[in-house]
Amino acid sequence: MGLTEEEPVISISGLWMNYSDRMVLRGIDLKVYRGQIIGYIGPNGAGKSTTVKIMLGLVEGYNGTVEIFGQDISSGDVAYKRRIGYVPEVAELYDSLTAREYLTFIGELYGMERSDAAGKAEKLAALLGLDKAFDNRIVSYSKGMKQKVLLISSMLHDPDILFLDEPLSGLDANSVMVVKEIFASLAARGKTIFYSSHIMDVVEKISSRIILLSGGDIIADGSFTELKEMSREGSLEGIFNELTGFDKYLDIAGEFVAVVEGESHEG
Ligand SMILES: Nc1ncnc2c1ncn2[C@@H]1O[C@H](COP(=O)(O)OP(=O)(O)OP(=O)(O)O)[C@@H](O)[C@H]1O
Repeated sequence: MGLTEEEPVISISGLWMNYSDRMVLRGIDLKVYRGQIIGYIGPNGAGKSTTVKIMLGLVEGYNGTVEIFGQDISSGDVAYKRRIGYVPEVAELYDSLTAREYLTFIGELYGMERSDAAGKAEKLAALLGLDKAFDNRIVSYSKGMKQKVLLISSMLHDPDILFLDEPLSGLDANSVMVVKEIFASLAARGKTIFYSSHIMDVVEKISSRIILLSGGDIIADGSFTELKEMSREGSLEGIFNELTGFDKYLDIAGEFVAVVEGESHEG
């Protein structure tokens, strides 16, 4: 195995993907290295989740090459999955299980000893403030508490790459600070974080590299400072709007409000 520092942990070349007649990805090329925190952004429907699902081996039928840890994922060898963690945006957690039961189960799926998984899960849960609820059924949890369970489940087995979809959207400001620091610390230890988010000020602050997907291709790739140099805009939100060619927000908002008011007058 023995990857050197320079070898990418993720290497994508010429990635094309279509769903029936709709072409979603149009020849993506991307190399991601150890220690990078990638903010993967783009308009709704741009193909971000599709790219991540391809890397997870959940979507087939693509053209091009996807290598994780130097291994082509289409080879049939799924051993690489033991070294990755995944947090989907919306997950069906087993509501009837307690967090202890669920996390122990996930740890065992990753090949951990039952007692190791349970012990580690309990410590991580306590650090994220879930200690009192740890033996309650997940059905009683708030959105943020469920998101914390998912975050723990993705990291229990100490993966080398973490894929996350909107990982911070349900968390309160204190928890966001903790999780941002966890990501930075993991990256400093050589782990790779690859996450999608629409919350631009979070992406701006925590990503070491921002990748903007639009029209099926990568249209910007660099640090926030580098992206600022490509644009007249000072914020990532402004850069995003400019690079994706979106300048209609005032018109759309104006028309929307006019329709709302018109309908309320009629009603
Ligand atoms: N299983 C599927 N079958 C058919 N079309 C799909 C499927 N999954 C995704 N698509 C389509 O592919 C396009 C890209 O979807 P994808 O979920 O990858 O976008 P996204 O960038 O993650 O969007 P969002 O920001 O809204 O989460 C969309 O037009 C979507 O409707």
